[in-house]
Amino acid sequence: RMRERLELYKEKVADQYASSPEITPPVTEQKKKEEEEKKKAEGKEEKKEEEKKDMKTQMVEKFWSTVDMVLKPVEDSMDSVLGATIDPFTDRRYIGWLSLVTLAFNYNTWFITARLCFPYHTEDAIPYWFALDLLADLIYLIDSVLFQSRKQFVKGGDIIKDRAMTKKNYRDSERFKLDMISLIPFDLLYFQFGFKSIFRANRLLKADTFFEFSDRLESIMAKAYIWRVIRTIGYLLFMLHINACIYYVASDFQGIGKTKWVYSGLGSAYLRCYYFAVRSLINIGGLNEPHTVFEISFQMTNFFTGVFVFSSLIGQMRDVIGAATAGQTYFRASMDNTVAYMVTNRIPSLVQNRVRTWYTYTWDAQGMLDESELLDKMPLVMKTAIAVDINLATFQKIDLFKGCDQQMLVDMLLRLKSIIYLPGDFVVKKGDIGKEMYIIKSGAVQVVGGPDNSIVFVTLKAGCVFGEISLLQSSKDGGNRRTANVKAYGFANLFVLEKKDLFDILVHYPESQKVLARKGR
Ligand SMILES: Nc1nc2c(ncn2[C@@H]2O[C@@H]3COP(=O)(O)O[C@H]3[C@H]2O)c(=O)[nH]1
Repeated sequence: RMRERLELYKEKVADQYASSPEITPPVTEQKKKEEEEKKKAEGKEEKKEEEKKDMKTQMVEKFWSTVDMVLKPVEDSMDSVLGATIDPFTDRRYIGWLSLVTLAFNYNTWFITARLCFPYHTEDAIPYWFALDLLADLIYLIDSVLFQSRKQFVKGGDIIKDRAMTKKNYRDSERFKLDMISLIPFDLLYFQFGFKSIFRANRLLKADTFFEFSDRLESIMAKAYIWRVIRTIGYLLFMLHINACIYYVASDFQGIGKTKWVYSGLGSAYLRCYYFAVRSLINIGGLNEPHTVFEISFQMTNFFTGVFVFSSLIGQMRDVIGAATAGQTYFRASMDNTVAYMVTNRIPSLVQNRVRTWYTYTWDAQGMLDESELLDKMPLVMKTAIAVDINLATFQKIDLFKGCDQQMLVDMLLRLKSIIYLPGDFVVKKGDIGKEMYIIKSGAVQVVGGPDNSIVFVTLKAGCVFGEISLLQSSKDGGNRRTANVKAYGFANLFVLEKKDLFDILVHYPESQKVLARKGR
C-alpha cells in the first residue's frame, strides 16, 4: 500500500511540474532510462543516415575514379598536344576547337528542326544522317572529356591550373549537367520508334559552348563587329528557318496543295517554305491570301512576330554597325561643328582649309582625334605597358636623355601628348616663353632664322628633341625664352611634354635633373 501511495504522490508532483514549465522536475530513474533509450535510438538513426550519405559519396567517388581510370590513357595522350590544362582566355587552339563544337551544335540546331518537320528521313538519306549525327556526337564527347575538364578557372582571384581541380570544377558546374544530358543517346529509341530526329532534341542543350565561342572570338578579334554582324545575320536566318519549318508543318496539317495558301508540293519544299518565311516575316507581302481560320491565325502570328521580334533583330544589327563606326561618326561631327563655327565667325578660307586638312590628316594618321582619351580609362600599369611598348626604344636613343634614370623616362612617357602640325606651321617662335618641349614622333621640323625665316639652321627628324633649351634654363635674365623659330616641314607628328610635368618628375630624380640642366646649359 505504501508503495502505491508513493507512486501516486510521484505522479501528482510530476503533474504539478508539468503545469509550471519554469521548474524542472526531479528526474526519476525510469525517466532517465527512457531518455537514454530515446537518445540511443536517435543516435542510431543519425548514424544510419550518415552511413547512407557516406555510402552515396563513396559510390559517387568510386564511380568517378572508375571513369577517371578508363579515361586516363586518353587524357594523358593529349597532354603533349594540349598541355595539362588550357588557358581559355588566350589559347587559340581552344578557340579553334570551340569553333568545331559550334559547327556540330549548329548542325544539330538546323538539321534536327529541319528533319523533324520536312520529310527528309528517306531510305537513301538515313545512312548519311546517321554518320553525321555520330560525328557531331563524337565532337560533343571529346569536348567534355578532353577540353572542358582541363579548362583553367579563376577562384578568389587565383588562376587554378591543377588538372584535378579543373576537372572537379567542371563536374560541379551546371554546364557539366547540361553537357551530360545533351550526350544521352536517346537515339537508341530509333530501334523502337523508327528514325526520328526528335530523339536528338537534347543535343540542343549544348548552347553554352556556342555562346562561349562567340565571346572568346569577340575578345581576340581586331574587328569584333564583323563577327557580331555575322552572328546577328545567323540569328535572322535561323528565325526564318524555324518559320519555314512551321509553315511546312502547317501546310501538312492543312493538306499539302489543298488550298492556295499552303505549300503547293511543287519544287524544293525547303526553298519554297523559306521563301514564304522571308516574305511573311519581313512583311514584304504579296503572298496568297489565307482563307481558313487556321491560315488567317497563322499568317497574323507571322506578321506580328515579324514586326516585334524580327525588327528588333534588325535594330540590333543597326546598333552593331553603329558602334563599329562610332569613331568615324564622332570625327565627322567634330569636324562639321568646327567648320560650322568657322563659317559663323567668318574665319578666312585659308585658315578654314588648314583646319580641315588638320582634321583629315589626324584622322588618317591615328584613326582618332585624341589618343590620350583612350588610355585614360585604363589602370596605370596598362598605360605604362602600352607607353613603354610604343615609345621607350625611341626615348632611349635621344641624346638629351642619355645618362638619365630609366624610371624617369617611363614617368615622362606617361605624360606625353600627341599633336600634329601642318606643313609650314610654327611650333615654336623665338622670344616666346617656353612652356613645353617636343619630341618628333614622325615627320620633320626645321630650325629657321634670318629676316624672313629663310635660313634653315638644321632639319630635325623623328626621334629628335627640341624646345628644351628655354625649358631647362632658369627664368633669370629672360633665360626661359625661346632661342629660335621652329617650323614644321611637311606633316609633323609630335609628342609634347609640358614644363610643369617635366619638373614634377625631375623633383624625384635629382641626379637626372643635374644631367639635364648641364645639357641645357
Ligand atoms: N638656338 C638654337 N636652337 C636650336 C638649334 N637646333 C635646334 N634648336 C632647338 O630649337 C629650339 C627653340 O626653342 P628653345 O630655345 O626652347 O630650344 C631650341 C632647341 O631645342 C640651334 O642650332 N640653335
